Amino acid sequence: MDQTPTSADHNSDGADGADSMERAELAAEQQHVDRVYGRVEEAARSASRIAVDGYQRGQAQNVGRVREEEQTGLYERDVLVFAAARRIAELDAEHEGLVFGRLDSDRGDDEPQAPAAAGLDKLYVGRIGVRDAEYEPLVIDWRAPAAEPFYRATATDRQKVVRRRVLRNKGPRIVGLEDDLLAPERAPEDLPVMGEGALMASLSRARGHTMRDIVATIQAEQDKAIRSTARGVTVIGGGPGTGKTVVALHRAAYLLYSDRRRFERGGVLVVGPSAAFMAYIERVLPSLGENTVSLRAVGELVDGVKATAVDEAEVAAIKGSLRMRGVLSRAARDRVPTAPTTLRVFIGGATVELDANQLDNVRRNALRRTARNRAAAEARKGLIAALWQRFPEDLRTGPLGDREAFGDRATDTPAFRTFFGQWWPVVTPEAALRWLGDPRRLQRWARNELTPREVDALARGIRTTDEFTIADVALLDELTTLLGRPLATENTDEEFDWLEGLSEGVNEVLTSSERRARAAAAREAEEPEEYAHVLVDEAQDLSPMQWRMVTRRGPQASWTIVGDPAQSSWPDPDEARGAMDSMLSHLQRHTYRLSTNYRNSAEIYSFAGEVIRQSIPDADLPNAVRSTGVEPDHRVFDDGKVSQAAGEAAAELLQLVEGTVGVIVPPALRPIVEPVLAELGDPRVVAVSPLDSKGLEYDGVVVVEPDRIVSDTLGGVRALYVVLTRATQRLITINSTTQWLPTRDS
Ligand SMILES: Nc1ncnc2c1ncn2[C@@H]1O[C@H](COP(=O)(O)OP(=O)(O)OP(=O)(O)O)[C@@H](O)[C@H]1O
Repeated sequence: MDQTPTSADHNSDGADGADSMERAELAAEQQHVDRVYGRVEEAARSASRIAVDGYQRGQAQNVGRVREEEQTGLYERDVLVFAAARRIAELDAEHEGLVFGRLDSDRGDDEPQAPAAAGLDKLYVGRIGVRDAEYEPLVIDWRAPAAEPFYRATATDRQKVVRRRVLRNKGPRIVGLEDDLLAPERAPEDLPVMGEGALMASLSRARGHTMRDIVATIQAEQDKAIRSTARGVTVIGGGPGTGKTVVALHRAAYLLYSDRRRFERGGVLVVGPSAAFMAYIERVLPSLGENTVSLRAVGELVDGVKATAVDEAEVAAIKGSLRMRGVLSRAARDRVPTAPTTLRVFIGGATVELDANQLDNVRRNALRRTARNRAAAEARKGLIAALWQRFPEDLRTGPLGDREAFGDRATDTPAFRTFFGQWWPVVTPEAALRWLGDPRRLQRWARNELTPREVDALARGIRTTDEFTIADVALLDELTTLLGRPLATENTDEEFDWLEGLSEGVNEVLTSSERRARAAAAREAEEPEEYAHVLVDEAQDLSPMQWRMVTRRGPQASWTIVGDPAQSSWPDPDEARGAMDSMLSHLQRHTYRLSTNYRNSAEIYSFAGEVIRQSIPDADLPNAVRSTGVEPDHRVFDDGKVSQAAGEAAAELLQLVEGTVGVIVPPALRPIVEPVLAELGDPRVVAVSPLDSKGLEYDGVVVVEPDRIVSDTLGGVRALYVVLTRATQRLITINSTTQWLPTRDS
């Protein structure tokens, strides 16, 4: 909400008068909120009766506001107190209160001013809609069209609103009121106006380990992005701290409200950069009453894999590049490295043999139209045809007189069966990815696409660890498509367990009972693989290969894409952007830009802005509105004393801020810095890598060796910009020199 005049000048009673007025106002609001809770509890007690009420409500003819909402097709959502009861049960015990806002409106500027506060129309706004026994709204859902003025009204376009009130609450208790008087000249004499402004109060609150919703203080430009159409691609841009993440999450809740049938059934997927980030945001949607959204880190998009490891910068760049498409496609079609190179069958008194070249021809033919794991039948047929060709004419008599009979006999021989199992095994994506660890083979598949140096780096990267990295997941997904999911074979009634290779490593051979158990587990855990809406946060970080993986999750989906190119950890943000454009070019695009930084103090952000401007002069810098008067503190540590300096800085910040302290450390230094922080024995302090700090925030931040963050990460100075914009209150940097600091124009 825009900041507008508040009570200070409107009600000029003495302090005692103000106190008693505040008490009276709080009591009156509490009374209304109690009614809402009473109604919800009553509903919870008699769910079945309420369900019937809901049904009757569907038959009733009502007038006024209720009717208007019915016409929008939304009434189902807020008419059923029953639904409210269910949702409140879902809300966390520490939820922030069902009712958080109130609008007092008149009939517009052309109508006479209301003589008294009681003459204004009042409307309560909350997390869910609740109606009284007469079906009059006690509170409307924040997502309903009627709630829009609560977010959009400003002093210059007040949309009939005279006073907007935010109720600050702890659970069902109202603990404070914050008013914006949007039309002082239209306010009746007896209209009380309280508080200092809800937004600033909310921004100054200490930050915990998880994100909170902003439903009570959504700003007009954010509201527009949240309510953007559910069709096509909504692109939300803006610099650090502009609320892109919270807006995206509120948008998910909005979409579920506006078209519940479509989105609940089709599924909504939220993709974020890391598991740490997902843990940070995971409370927001439940606090808005929504539990049906799938949240996945980009390393967890393939079922059965939870990758958190990161590659070295050079390897990550290769794995993410579109050039990997060709490499993987050739690998997926090549011969299995351990496959035998001759087939010899003794049949009808003759030995019939196929050599490596002949086998390669059969393989290529079988793969012409079908993915490998679905082409076993074609491959078998091809082998029989090739063997038949080589079967002497004079032996083609009796039971071996035609090709079909010959084929039956040949495929029944132990030699053929053993051969086929080894020559055409089901290839898991995991196994195929491991093949890339052999530089000779990789060189062949990479042809002219990777340089010899890149081939070496990639092969080494794959060989050196058994663990999958986040970048590997997109390659596994590509291979899943290239290899195809295996069909259940004629001989077994179980499905091949696709997850086996992924979760367990190299073993490609499974016992039947293992398969059965695993297939059942996979089915049980099954989520819809394709979604009706996909929401990508920190989209600037997705590599082209990751874009391919993400877009496979929503071939028919609408999209919300949130990001800031200046914070990209991809070496070439334009390439990543191009990949996104090409994957989603068929969809209509709606673009929004958020312009205010709500996270950082003006002092911290002004410094971070200077750093990024030196490298990216045209970076989109938002406006940071909250000043603390405290400049960032840049320290130089003595040789070899980096962990000590980090520990001291963290200890100081723990004294100075109420909430969390993040110590952002290049991965190489983590083993020496973490024990020092552990000694502080305070759960408010955490060590985090630059990449994992994406999207997160802390009241105090210590940045350890900024120059190393620039040199060791793919994003370089953009990664440093991310790190410098994580603090809400205090920022300390520690480095061995001051050379990394931006040079100021004198
Ligand atoms: N309207 C608002 N009212 C209160 N707090 C807000 C509002 N908008 C954003 N914030 C707060 O500002 C902080 C930054 O929001 P968020 O993390 O969504 O920004 P972002 O644009 O995703 O940042 P980044 O790109 O740096 O990761 C959060 O603490 C969020 O709750």
